[in-house]
Amino acid sequence: MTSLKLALVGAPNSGKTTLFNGLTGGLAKTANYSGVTVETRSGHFKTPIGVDVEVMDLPGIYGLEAHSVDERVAVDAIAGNIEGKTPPDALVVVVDAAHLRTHLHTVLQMKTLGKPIILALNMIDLAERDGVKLDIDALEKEVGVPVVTTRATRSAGRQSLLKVIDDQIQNLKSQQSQIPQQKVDIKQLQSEARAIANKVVLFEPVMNKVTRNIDKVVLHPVGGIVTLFVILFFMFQAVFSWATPFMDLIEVSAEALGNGVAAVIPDGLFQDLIVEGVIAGVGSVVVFLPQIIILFCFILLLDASGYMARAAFVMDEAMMRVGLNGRAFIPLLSSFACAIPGVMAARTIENEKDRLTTIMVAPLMTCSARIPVYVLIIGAFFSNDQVWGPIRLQGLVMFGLYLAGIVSAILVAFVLKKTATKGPSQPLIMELPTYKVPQPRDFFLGLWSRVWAFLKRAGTIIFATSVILWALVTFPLRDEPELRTSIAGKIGSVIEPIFAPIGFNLEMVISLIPGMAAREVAVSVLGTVYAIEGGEENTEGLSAALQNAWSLPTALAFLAWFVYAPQCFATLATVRRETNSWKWTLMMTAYLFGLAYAVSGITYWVAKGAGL
Ligand SMILES: Nc1nc2c(ncn2[C@@H]2O[C@H](COP(=O)(O)OP(=O)(O)OP(=O)(O)O)[C@@H](O)[C@H]2O)c(=O)[nH]1
Ligand SMILES: [Mg+2]
Repeated sequence: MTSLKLALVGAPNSGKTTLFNGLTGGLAKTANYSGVTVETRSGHFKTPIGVDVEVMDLPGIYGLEAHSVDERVAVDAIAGNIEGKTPPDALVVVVDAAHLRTHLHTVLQMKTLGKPIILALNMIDLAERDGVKLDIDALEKEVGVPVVTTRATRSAGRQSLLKVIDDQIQNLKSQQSQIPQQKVDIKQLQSEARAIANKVVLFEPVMNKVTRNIDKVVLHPVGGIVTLFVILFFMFQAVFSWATPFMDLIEVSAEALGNGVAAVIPDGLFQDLIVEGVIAGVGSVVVFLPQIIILFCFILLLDASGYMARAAFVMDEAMMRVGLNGRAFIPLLSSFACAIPGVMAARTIENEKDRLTTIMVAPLMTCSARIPVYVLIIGAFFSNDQVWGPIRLQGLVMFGLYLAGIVSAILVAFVLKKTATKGPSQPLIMELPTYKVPQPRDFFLGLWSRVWAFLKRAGTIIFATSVILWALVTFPLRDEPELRTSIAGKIGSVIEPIFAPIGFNLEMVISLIPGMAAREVAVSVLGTVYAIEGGEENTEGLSAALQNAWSLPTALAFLAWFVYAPQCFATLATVRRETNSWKWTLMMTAYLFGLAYAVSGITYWVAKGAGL
């Protein structure tokens, strides 16, 4: 059996990852903007005649000169400079068919590497829709490589590529057919590319009319910012308004489950463990699944449609003003899901100092692990009254918390750029993708992978900490289930004095420690602690327990803490790896803790002073 090693190369946003996922059944992230893939990824597939192909998905590159970290990854992978990995036998150069003219020089540059090449003109469906006409035969002849048209999002649209691999297998494998490696003269390549493009691009429309009309509004310096805010605002309103019925359903089910279990398992420690530890703990987090789903539906749709790239474009000007690189928008946007991919996505920023600035502020973006905490506290302490027209208070508070994170990030970035990461910034140079109708498969796979990640955390980290915490609160066994006399209470008492000045009570302090494993654990800890404290009478659930035990200033201080505190080890570890520096990691941890403490304290005392 023959085997072949291929690499997918080409400009950002040309559809490499989509092709990769389609061929291998993979689940890598795709989105309608540049710089999504920042690492290499391998997978396997078989061609119709049975060639076993190993294929690598690479970050997008325009040429062989690597400027940023992700580009270096791609160039090294092609050249075989990555240790323990053999270089690919051949390259599949993926080009957006509608933009062949712009990207032809990338193809010519790849050719200079001396490896066999297949040129895949992808998104042929969109090119045809827009009336682009290409002379494929002439292109094959001029460039001297086999050319196929593909539609990466459809199985039928990928067959042409499989067929050409089978047809060309001898050439792709054979070392002899390789063109001798040449020295690259970019200028000459560009004029060569222009000449070829003039021959093969028979017709290209100016710019899609729909795109142009939408962009008139969406890219307008003022209209664009307004559009962005309206979209975000609507998103947070929806998170609260649409989720309630589903939350109620999950809450009722969790309660029924608890009662059912209590009826089956005899009274005693084991029943307590299951009902108060596992069901109250894990259940209190899983309840927030509807919010997570709604939020990600929005983000995925905005990503896939091409709007997010516009948002980056609109924000560029504003970000430059505070010294953030325009390219920071996408990493910061990813951080709204989780800071870890966000910190990694900062690899697309060429300027090292700008990359560091972005990494330093990424944790201030509200990650999805904070959602359960925010929703719990907001739900318990704010009514869902209509403030103005259809706008409701809870969504407004949530919007405010997200905004607090963003504004803080801007301020911190501003200070950093004036001090630790001083230096000039570069403006964003980004190709705006055409608007696309989101692909249902991509959408549902993306949604599923987020939902699965959330549930997996609930089933592992949150489950484990709930059980451990239940034990720490329950033992040593005593008649009066008073928190202070338990092991957890004693540990909490040690650090309680540190948090007392900012209004935190013992229960809150206890929830912060395991919260370092994952932020939503704080919610499960509160669920467990109050379930145990409430004992038999505890029937109204966690939010009622909080309303009884906390004052409004306390609740606000807790929210403020979660906006800032560097609360998960995994993020800190990622920052250490990406910056390769303990100094930066420690600096980040210190400034985030400092801010968290200060802002919580100020919030608490101001709220108290205002008589809330
Ligand atoms: N209509 C259509 N859309 C496509 C096709 N191929 C890819 N797309 C869409 O184009 C967008 C970009 O695709 P990706 O696979 O993320 O592009 P990429 O080349 O991996 O981009 P980077 O990782 O940033 O280099 C996604 O929204 C895809 O759904 C295609 O053949 N037809
Ligand atoms: Mg990709």
